[in-house]
Amino acid sequence: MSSISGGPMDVSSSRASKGAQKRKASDQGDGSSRKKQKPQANSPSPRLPLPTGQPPVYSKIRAALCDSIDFWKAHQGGIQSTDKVATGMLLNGKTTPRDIIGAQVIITTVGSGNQIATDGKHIRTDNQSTKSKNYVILTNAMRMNQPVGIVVGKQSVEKGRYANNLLNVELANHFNVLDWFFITDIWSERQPTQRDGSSFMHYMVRLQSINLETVPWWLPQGHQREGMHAIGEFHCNTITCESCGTSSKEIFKEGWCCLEHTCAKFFEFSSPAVDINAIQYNENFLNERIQWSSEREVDPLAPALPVLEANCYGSEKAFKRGIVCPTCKIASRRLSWEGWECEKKCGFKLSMPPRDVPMAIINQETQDAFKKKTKFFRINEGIVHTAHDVPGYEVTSFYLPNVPQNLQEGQFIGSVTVFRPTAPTRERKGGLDDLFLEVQEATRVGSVNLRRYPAFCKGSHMEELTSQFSCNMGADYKFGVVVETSNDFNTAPDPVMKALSRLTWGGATAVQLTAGNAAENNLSVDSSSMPNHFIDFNEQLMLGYFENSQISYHDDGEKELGPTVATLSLGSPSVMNFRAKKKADFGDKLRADRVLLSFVVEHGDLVIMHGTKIHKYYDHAVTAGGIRRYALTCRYIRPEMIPDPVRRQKAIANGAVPPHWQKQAYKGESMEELNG
Ligand SMILES: O=C(O)CCC(=O)C(=O)O
Repeated sequence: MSSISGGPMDVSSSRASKGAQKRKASDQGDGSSRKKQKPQANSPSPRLPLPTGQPPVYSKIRAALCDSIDFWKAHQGGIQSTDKVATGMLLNGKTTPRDIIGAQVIITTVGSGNQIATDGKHIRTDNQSTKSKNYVILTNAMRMNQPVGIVVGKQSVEKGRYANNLLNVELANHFNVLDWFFITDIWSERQPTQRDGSSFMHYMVRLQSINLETVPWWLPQGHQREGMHAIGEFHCNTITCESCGTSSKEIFKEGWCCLEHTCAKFFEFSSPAVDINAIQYNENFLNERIQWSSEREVDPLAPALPVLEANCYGSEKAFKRGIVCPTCKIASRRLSWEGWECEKKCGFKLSMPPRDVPMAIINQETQDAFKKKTKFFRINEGIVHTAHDVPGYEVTSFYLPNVPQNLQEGQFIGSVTVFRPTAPTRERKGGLDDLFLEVQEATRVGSVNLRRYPAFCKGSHMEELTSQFSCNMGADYKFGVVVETSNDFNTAPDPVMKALSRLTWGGATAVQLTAGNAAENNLSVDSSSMPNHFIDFNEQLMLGYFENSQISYHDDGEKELGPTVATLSLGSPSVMNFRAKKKADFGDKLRADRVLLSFVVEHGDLVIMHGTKIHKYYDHAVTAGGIRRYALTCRYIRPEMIPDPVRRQKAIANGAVPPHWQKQAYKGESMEELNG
């Protein structure tokens, strides 16, 4: 599926953001900057009547609708297409003077090709091209008799012509599915004169309902059959142009004109008095009904509820999508690891906790990941790397260079150390394979409450969710996404504490090894960024990834964070990338926005980032490569940086490691062997 922007009647494609946001909803992952958008009030207009029925699917939130239906998944833009054939269209925002949404017919512009004028308004500055994407995918849909699902968006703006006003009914929700339509005509028109007196050719499209029998839900109450016609009741004439020889339908009340835009007589009416700013479509064109001729059945507008077949684990990508609540028809995203819940809170629940994925599947995925990636590491020449000798692990550290303007503070500002366990380290009793099974169980039974949270614009119709599910434990960690802290370390389940213990060992070992190696090899490091002592962690964020999930580029640069951030990866392999931020200004050497360090993260790997300035000048991202992955990341939240004394005290209490866990601390594989 692909989506394109600038669709017909679509002004809602600018995306919203949180200024302070670090992590973004990464399903879309386009990296575009997003402006904060105020939630729009859904103030009901007392002038509009209620509709006869209810939409078959609706949502307050655009992303929820895109996530829950198949024919329209355009988080941005207006038209959805598959293989260059339109499958769905959003009618939203401003309309042109001849746009119509009737009981069975929609007329709108093909859209796209407008420019943004100096006053921010969308204007046309040239004739529309047949190469325009919208024209191509809509023409293909017409040729192939493709059903096109229509969604109408509600604008709360009172003035002007908006798509929802064409419906002439009160819409209770922001995004509303109308029905299946098909395209009967695409033609060129001269657009009504613009503010500067110019007028250009653009394409218009007419769609007709496939189902002509049922009363459309969007008709105003009391007008049950207005605009509903049968096949053969009306007929629109076609006339051949004497000048160019092409045939055009007689579509205007003001008489026939040639609709072939290359013709010398294009859009010339027999009477010179016709004002193209005031012309209207005629009755025959509006009321003619055509039989939809296609062999195939139309799909239901609301897809069937998912079923967890015996050969599935429940974290394949099909299980991450939204559902349509069978009771109230609201699009409901998968917010919880455990399953779905009606977003209108009608009480409908579909519980489907993912099943445990056996190690054999993870091992196969890891082998496949290496087949695809010929090189294990991709490293820019500016990065120094070194191997360390640690029993039970292969360990590599990468030193990230300082920015040119700060070199006097040290040549390197941070290190990324990867601990890769050997097979015996992973497979021994109580090793990493067992820990993976324990984490799966804890998330399956809900002792770790993984959920997806709004990544930006919470509560607005532009709200997007994080791609992954998360749960915070220990001290509160506030980043762009507000993840509720579910457990302090006293009540956190065992696998969380076991991971904390391993990450503490990994963090301390990485700091010691990188400091020692830098001293031995005379690498000059910025000690204000990467001190040579380790501070114990007091927080753990668990992320759960389904298939096709990722965390897009972000940093861990919150001011209250300590210098070390350590992640334990369990399950499917993934790829971790680092890139320099624009402000790092490395010139050509470490080109901004280009990946400069990339490596596969395998099941059981520990990745330790050490150095606060890593997050000032670099971003990192992780893309999961299989059906189930967990990333357990520990940080130190500096309580002295929390201004509110109550929150500060809570962070200290929640992040304290209970004494019985301190005793069980992991001390590396040689100690494990010693302890039996
Ligand atoms: O999934 C991962 O390994 C990355 C986690 C991460 O980048 C983070 O929590 O900041």
